[in-house]
Amino acid sequence: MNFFDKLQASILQNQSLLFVSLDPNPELLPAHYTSEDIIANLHNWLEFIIRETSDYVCAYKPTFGLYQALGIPGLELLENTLAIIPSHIPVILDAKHSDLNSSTVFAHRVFTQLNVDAVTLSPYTGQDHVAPFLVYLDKAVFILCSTSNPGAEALQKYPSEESPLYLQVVKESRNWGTPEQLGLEVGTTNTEVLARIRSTAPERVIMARSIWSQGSNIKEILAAGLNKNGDGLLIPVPQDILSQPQLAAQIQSLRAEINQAKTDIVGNASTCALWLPDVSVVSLHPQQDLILQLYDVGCIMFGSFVQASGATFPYYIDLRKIISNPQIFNQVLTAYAEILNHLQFDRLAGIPYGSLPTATGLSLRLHCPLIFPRKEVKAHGTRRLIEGNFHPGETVAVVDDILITGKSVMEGAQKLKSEGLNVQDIVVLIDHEQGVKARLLDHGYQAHSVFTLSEITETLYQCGRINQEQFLAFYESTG
Ligand SMILES: O=c1ccn([C@@H]2O[C@H](COP(=O)(O)O)[C@@H](O)[C@H]2O)c(=O)[nH]1
Repeated sequence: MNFFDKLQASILQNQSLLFVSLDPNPELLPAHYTSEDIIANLHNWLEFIIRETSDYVCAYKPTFGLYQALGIPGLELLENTLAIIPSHIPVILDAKHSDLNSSTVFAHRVFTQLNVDAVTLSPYTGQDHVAPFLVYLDKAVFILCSTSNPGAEALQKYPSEESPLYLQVVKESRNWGTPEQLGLEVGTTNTEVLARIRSTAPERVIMARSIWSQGSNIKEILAAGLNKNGDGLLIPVPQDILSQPQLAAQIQSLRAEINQAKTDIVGNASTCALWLPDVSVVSLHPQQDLILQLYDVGCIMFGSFVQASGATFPYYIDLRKIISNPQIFNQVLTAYAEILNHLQFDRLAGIPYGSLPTATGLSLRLHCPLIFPRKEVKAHGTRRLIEGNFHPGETVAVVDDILITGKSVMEGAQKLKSEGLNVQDIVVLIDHEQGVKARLLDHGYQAHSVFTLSEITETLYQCGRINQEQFLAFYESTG
């Protein structure tokens, strides 16, 4: 089970978004732990915390630095702490690891020897630092985006309030790993910061820190940090509760308060959507997140665009950009693969140039050889019409990005057929509709698409990405 599934199962089982920091800090040790052996006192206290909370929280977060500060006995204490955490509850080791040179060995140590489920990382050294951790596919990382100490503002809010570094960290780190493997650590006393991060990264798990300031309002925190499904937010148990004797009772009551506020927020949200008079009630596409991400990285644009045919459309789709966003690219490949898995073929063919990276990714993902029909046939060298090896009589599934008139994909398919290959199925990400699939069928091709343009437009409108004018312009253009 990967980290994300383990976390979801734990949230469900304990009906809780709360997590507990395990901090072996001698200064915070409650006074009744009086043995002369500090490590034994800390162990007993941590054991008490875990025993009292394990039915009411969804994760534990041991603070690595505090264990390290106790020397060798501290590292042994960490192993003993990990051993008493019930195995179904995920452990996020709070290491804030930041050294590029030791990232590979550190990932190996924490994931294969300490066997924790996730680790916190500092973002400054970028994707190179994160990649060795993501090699462990069932594990996850949390990227530190912001902290609440006033001294950090000069960096984290640089260069401006509108475009602060902490938001750049969020935007950039979304390209480093999938939502299942990369979450965000957000320390802040300001719910506006939390809300800005949530709207920038709607798909990420956020581990909130430092949110319990004087006068904290649970409803405000949840409204700022929850995702559209009413989860995706991990909430810390306040540190001062952990030294109190009635710990279980306190956590249960905090959990109940959070769950009530959550129900209020999620309930209200769905009621609103139903009552908005100008919103169509078609159900959102199951790949709604992917549509939003494609829009957010600029693959789907609304405006006035002249197409190759000379026609003007109120949108332009540029799927060539996805190769620069590995986690979106990965999701796109999965969406194509789900369709291709139901089809029979010997080889894949990409239509140059737009769909060649996608076809290459699918060839590797599905372990299926790739060919492609050349756009321009070379006047020198091999003068090949088709690149790659094949045998006449084989069946080819064609992969393309978007169908508008179907002209380019049919030209490509015709080249494949002229060399003795069979082409039956064409798989694209987006179908512009307006009869293009029927036209292809008339020519003997069965076209399959992940999305139709109307599904995309509905989703973007319902999620507030495009306005009514853009929405209506799309429908007017489709007659
Ligand atoms: O918004 C658009 C429109 C077109 N393209 C490119 O055109 C072909 C599909 O057009 P046909 O009329 O079906 O031949 C597509 O492969 C793209 O390369 C686009 O990218 N975005």
